Amino acid sequence: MPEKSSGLEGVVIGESRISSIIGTKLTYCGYEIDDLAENAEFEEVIFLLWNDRLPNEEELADLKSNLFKYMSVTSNNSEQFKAFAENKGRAMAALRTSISYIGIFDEKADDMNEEANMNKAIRIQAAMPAVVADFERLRNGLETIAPKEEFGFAKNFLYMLFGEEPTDTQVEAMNKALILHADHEINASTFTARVCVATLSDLYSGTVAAIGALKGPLHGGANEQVMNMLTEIGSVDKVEDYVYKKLENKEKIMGIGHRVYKDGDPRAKYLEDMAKRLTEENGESELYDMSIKIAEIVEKEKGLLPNVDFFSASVYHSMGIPHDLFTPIFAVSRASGWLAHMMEQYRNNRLIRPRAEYVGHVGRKYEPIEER
Ligand SMILES: CC(=O)SCCNC(=O)CCNC(=O)[C@H](O)C(C)(C)COP(=O)(O)OP(=O)(O)OC[C@H]1O[C@@H](n2cnc3c(N)ncnc32)[C@H](O)[C@@H]1OP(=O)(O)O
Ligand SMILES: O=C([O-])CC(=O)C(=O)O
Repeated sequence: MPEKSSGLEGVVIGESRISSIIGTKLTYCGYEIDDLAENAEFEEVIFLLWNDRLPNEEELADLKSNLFKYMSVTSNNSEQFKAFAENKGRAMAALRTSISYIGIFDEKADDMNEEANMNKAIRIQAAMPAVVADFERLRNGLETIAPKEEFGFAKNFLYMLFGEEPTDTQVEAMNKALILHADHEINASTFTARVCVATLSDLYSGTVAAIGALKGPLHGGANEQVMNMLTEIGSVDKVEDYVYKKLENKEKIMGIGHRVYKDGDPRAKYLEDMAKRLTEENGESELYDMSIKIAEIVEKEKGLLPNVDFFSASVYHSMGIPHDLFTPIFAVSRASGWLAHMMEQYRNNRLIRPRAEYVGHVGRKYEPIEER
């Protein structure tokens, strides 16, 4: 029996050309995350992850136009989407079900060639922000908003969500957040997606499986939990009491710690800067101050540092985004990475099927029911 590793820690499951983590340096296809976050548009990053190179002008225009085309999903006219939205508190479940639902109507869902998969990837990537925005509007009894061709991905997402043109600062913040969350090597949801399509299942199934994995509070679901924690604490003077109690009870502080980064998550500093700026602009800098204090105590007591989810909570909150949409927004971005990984998996596929060490009963004999 091969060696076992709790939680598959440190296990290398195969080769990938998509993203790399070395120490605290994160790169997408060889480009440092800082370079991309400072300079790129999210659509360029999507193209990069899917094609292993940045697009030229024509390719970018083409991708944008295709994304726009499929962003206009018809949630307004769908009784199914309305029913998903009526179940008000279950945004990630609605997203998961909506992507599955959209997949039913793609006649080419099971076509497996490279071109068919690229087309499906565009459809799925485009549907994600539309479904999240439509869910928010429909659950509030509002009409859904069609995207505009002249807007980019980040701007359209905010426009479809709020029904009004977002400010440049909001678009910049959303674009950066989308880039920073786009891919992260073999994180739990990406691994889930790869396991799913390694059976030669389709991209919709892989995306649905990945959404399910991202939803958990130890992964993408942590950003919503961070906001719940900040709301529960309420003010800077209550931080110490709250955090020490949690640590004494061996409870986790959400948004802190990471399986791979032990010296800090390189994405966190961007989100921290954004959180500082946006909470100040919003007159809610106490959220930022509370976050800093929480992070200081956990670092001092446990040597653990904030991950990508920690400051993204205050960033999204400051942008007026409802708290249960924080994890769906993560999914909108991470879909680009999931799709890149699933297409990479198809290119060099082998079924993913590890082993477990059996520690159960042995040698039992069937007992007739009346003797049990
Ligand atoms: C996008 C993302 O997915 S980023 C991660 C988002 N998740 C969170 O923020 C949830 C909070 N953090 C955690 O639960 C963890 O740090 C994880 C799951 C992210 C990674 O941790 P792992 O490598 O699996 O470490 P594990 O959970 O085994 O913890 C190791 C030790 O650190 C402690 N620890 C880890 N994270 C935390 C935390 N956030 N707060 C308090 N203690 C923590 C554990 O209690 C454990 O302590 P012990 O050895 O005394 O029992
Ligand atoms: O890599 C991980 O384990 C979790 C993470 O930070 C991410 O998915 O962005």
